[in-house]
Amino acid sequence: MTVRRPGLARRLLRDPVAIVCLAVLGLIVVASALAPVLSGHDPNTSSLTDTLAPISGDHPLGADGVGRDVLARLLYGGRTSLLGALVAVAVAVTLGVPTGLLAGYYRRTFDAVSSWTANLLMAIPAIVVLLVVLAVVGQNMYLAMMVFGVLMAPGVFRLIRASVTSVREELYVDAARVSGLGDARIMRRHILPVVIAPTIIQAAQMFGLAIVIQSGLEFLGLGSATQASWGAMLNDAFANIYTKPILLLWPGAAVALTVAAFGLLGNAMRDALGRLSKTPAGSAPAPASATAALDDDGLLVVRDLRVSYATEVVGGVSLTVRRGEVLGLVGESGSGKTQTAFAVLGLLPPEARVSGQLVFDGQKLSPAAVAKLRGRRIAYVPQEPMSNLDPSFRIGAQLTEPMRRHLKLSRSAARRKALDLLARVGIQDPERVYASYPHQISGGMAQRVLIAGAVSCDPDLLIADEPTTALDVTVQAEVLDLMRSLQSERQMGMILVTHNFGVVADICDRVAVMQTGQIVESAPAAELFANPQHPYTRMLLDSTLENTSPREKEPA
Ligand SMILES: Nc1ncnc2c1ncn2[C@@H]1O[C@H](COP(=O)(O)OP(=O)(O)OP(=O)(O)O)[C@@H](O)[C@H]1O
Repeated sequence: MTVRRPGLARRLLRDPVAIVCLAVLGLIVVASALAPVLSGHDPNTSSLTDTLAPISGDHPLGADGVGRDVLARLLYGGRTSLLGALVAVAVAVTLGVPTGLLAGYYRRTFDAVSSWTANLLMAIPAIVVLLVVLAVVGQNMYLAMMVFGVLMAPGVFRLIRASVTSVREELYVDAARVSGLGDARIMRRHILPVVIAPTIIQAAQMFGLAIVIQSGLEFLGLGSATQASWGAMLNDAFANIYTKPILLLWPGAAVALTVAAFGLLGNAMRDALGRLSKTPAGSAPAPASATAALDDDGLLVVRDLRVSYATEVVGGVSLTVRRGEVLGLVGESGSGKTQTAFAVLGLLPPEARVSGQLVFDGQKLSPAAVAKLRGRRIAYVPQEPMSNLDPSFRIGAQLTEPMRRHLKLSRSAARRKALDLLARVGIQDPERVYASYPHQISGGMAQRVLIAGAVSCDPDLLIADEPTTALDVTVQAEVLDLMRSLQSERQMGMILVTHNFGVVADICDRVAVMQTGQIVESAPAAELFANPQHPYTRMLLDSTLENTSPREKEPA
């Protein structure tokens, strides 16, 4: 899970290195901007009588080999260097960020094509391309910097793609999808904030690099003859290195200071902003699936669901959930419960091959249609409450957004409903929790918040994936009671994925037992406990009863 720390700007300003870098860069920017005010000389006007003039009142830093004022050239040269670097970085970010976002988020063909293009661009030697561009288009340094921006874009692309690829696996992104948020909104709310920090850090590093490259090209005489630049100053100073070596000092110091300041500032930002710490995402949410005798009157009917990757992991599951009924889906780890539930939620990864039929409330559903029902009519309660809340947003914002979107509630109506729901799920101080960030509440409270969120848009079907396993035992029973009471008061259908027969006995009406991708037995809960038919069910029951045994062993 990606955690954004509070007070990042303040953290940066507490770092002495960052303060010095910001001061140096601020000074360079201001001095360059105020060049006409700070120097009365034109940076390009040469005066033969002033050739290599020493430091004087008229020329505070002396004059160069053709009698131009060194201070004026230094100040105006700062403009050229900073603007050129800005052009390069702007192009790199404009190309790299959106393509990285799209490739990391959607993958597939766009990812393949853009990654291939990025690799190709990275293999091209930048300096050779720039020399060719300058030779062809003449001495247009800004155009050269645009091209350099294109060549730096793959670096940004790869960074952003990697960040997005990791964050899109986070459970809170799945949760956002489950709550029915569209891709654009998920990207804006959950993905973009995570890539901003690495982008800023990379931009600082790229600024320094662009200034070095630009100065190098100008030093080679490829810059504009009519534009003062630090590189051109170095070129002139080099020609006069034996007669007036101090001329090298000013542009050399300007380039070195600027590049060092950008580099060190990037590092300081990485320390202050970065460390977007990764916490274990926890195990993948296990979805629910149930088999039952096919019942076309069901709220949800799944027929012959198959999910395969390299091998088939769900092999022909059929199940029905009726309105107001809780179907327990049990089975060992890896039996395919999660894959079945994710298929119903439309949340399987793109590489999954899915077949079968889903009928929800009498309507056959395509995957796109399922996506439209998520959040509104089909809700999801995950296993890991904390990982399913975005750490960057307050609880209130995360609760109200789906309501405003799906129920078209006003901000204040959504707030009122959220507070009512928080009270309904047993939260003592709804106002405080509403205004809290996820890290400020306990796991039990977070699960109550997610349950409140799941029922907030009055769904018909609730899919809960091991909703209590991540919780303290003392709150497990309370959370189960809460789910059961919400389910019966709203007459929702519910699929409860669990490995715990105690939970099944407590709240499930019917049970479907899953083994290696198939439902091997399905029956009303009492019947299954009283008379399990399949050896696998008997084995699961025996092992559960041996370990926990809160009730009497059922006859095998
Ligand atoms: N993206 C994937 N690519 C290939 N195989 C996968 C993928 N996701 C899941 N599987 C496989 O599908 C099988 C079923 O997994 P699933 O997560 O549905 O099991 P589960 O019964 O929910 O178990 P658990 O309770 O541990 O989550 C497992 O063998 C798993 O390795």
